[in-house]
Amino acid sequence: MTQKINDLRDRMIVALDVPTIWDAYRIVSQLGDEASFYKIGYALAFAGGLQLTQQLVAEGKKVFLDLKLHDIGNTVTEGVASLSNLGVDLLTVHAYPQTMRGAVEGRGEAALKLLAVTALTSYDDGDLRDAGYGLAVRDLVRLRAEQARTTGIDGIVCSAAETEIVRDIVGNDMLIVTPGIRPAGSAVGDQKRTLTPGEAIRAGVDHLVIGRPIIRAADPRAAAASIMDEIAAAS
Ligand SMILES: O=c1ccn([C@@H]2O[C@H](COP(=O)(O)O)[C@@H](O)[C@H]2O)c(=O)[nH]1
Repeated sequence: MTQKINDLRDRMIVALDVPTIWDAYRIVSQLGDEASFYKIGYALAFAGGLQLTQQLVAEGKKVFLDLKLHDIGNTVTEGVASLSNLGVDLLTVHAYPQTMRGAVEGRGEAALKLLAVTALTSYDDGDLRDAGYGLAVRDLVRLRAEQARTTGIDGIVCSAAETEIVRDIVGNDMLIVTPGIRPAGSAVGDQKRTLTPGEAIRAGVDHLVIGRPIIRAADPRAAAASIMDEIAAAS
């Protein structure tokens, strides 16, 4: 683990991948104090989720805005500058050098932490080949972590399976944030590079991003509590 995370609950970030803010409110209220950190991605951000961020922040929750920004540097700078007043804790951009530099410039002195997405956890080597890359996943993650380290980016998004590679490059001053987390026995879905919550914590991940295993569970609160138990036992 890197920077001290005071509240163990903050290690688990629940992905609110639901179509409406009413669905999101229902999950947040079901989870109650079992979850303290929420991620808002495409589904919700484009359906009123940016307003929801302010509500969550006002209620003392932490918010990760997973917009994975990627554009010419100037546009990224302006986009990040607009978002940096929302009071959210984390924001993603793709780990391209121009994009990362633009994001750091746009963030300026704001408290917002910027995360660079290296290689999506639903990708394997074949998917990268199909997308025109000549690198294996691990080599692309390594290259992008090296590039992120020198840009002023605060953390890396990768699979927990790459924690050792990334930690060797970025040291203890940058966050490692990992989607693709699956409790033993839960459906993998479209994720290809997965680890269990316990494995991820033992590997040295800072924050685990977990969506469907919680939000699609018959009892989301019980699912989150069980994952938190696994995180606590491995910490
Ligand atoms: O490489 C990445 C980057 C982001 N994500 C996001 O994390 C969650 C994972 O949800 P699950 O339901 O637990 O699979 C989702 O919002 C993705 O957009 C990722 O999976 N991989």
